[in-house]
Amino acid sequence: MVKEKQDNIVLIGMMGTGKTTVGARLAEETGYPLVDLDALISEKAGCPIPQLFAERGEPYFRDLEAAVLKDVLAQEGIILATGGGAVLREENCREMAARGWVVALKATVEEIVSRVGEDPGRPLLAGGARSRVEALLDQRRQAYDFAHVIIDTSGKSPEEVSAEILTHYRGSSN
Ligand SMILES: Nc1ncnc2c1ncn2[C@@H]1O[C@H](COP(=O)(O)OP(=O)(O)O)[C@@H](O)[C@H]1O
Ligand SMILES: O=C(O)C1=C[C@@H](OP(=O)(O)O)[C@@H](O)[C@H](O)C1
Ligand SMILES: [Mg+2]
Repeated sequence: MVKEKQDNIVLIGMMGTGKTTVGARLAEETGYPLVDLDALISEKAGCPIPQLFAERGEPYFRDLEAAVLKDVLAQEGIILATGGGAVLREENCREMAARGWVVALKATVEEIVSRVGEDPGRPLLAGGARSRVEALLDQRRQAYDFAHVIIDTSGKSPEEVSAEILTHYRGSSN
């Protein structure tokens, strides 16, 4: 354990900033279990995220996302990798900030497109990854700013990002 207090570490940020990957690394480093919100949603829904979007629509996904998030945040001592749109509801942000130490991951448009632009697992990027990433970043311009710490991941490996987060975490007071 990195700290005596059983804080949750909550990762937020746009698609492709590395929340799932860095979350797994942080879990290894801290011994806290990794909870990936999308994986849990997919498990609960019984189908992959793209199928959920296609068959039930985004509003249904967002309702499920909010419910699973609330459930998961009742725990203590987890690494929570959220999905990029989990910050779109204010209530979700309030819960995350109240129940965890929130880290926002950032990356340039170029890096995001090169990391996830071709990935069919991200339905919101279908039909033109670069323009979709730009549009979403524009819509979400300040959505990630409530984090306790903001980390630019561009040009850094997941290991470097994880180490940087832990340096902040060990020095944080909450
Ligand atoms: N710091 C990084 N540098 C380069 N590639 C990365 C980095 N972090 C993640 N990736 C890669 O980018 C892709 C998306 O990462 P992922 O963790 O799924 O992002 P998110 O959960 O934020 O959408 C994966 O292929 C992953 O290996
Ligand atoms: O940004 C978004 O709205 C989304 C991000 C995805 O998660 P990642 O950020 O882990 O890719 C996933 O929750 C879904 O496709 C919607
Ligand atoms: Mg993810």
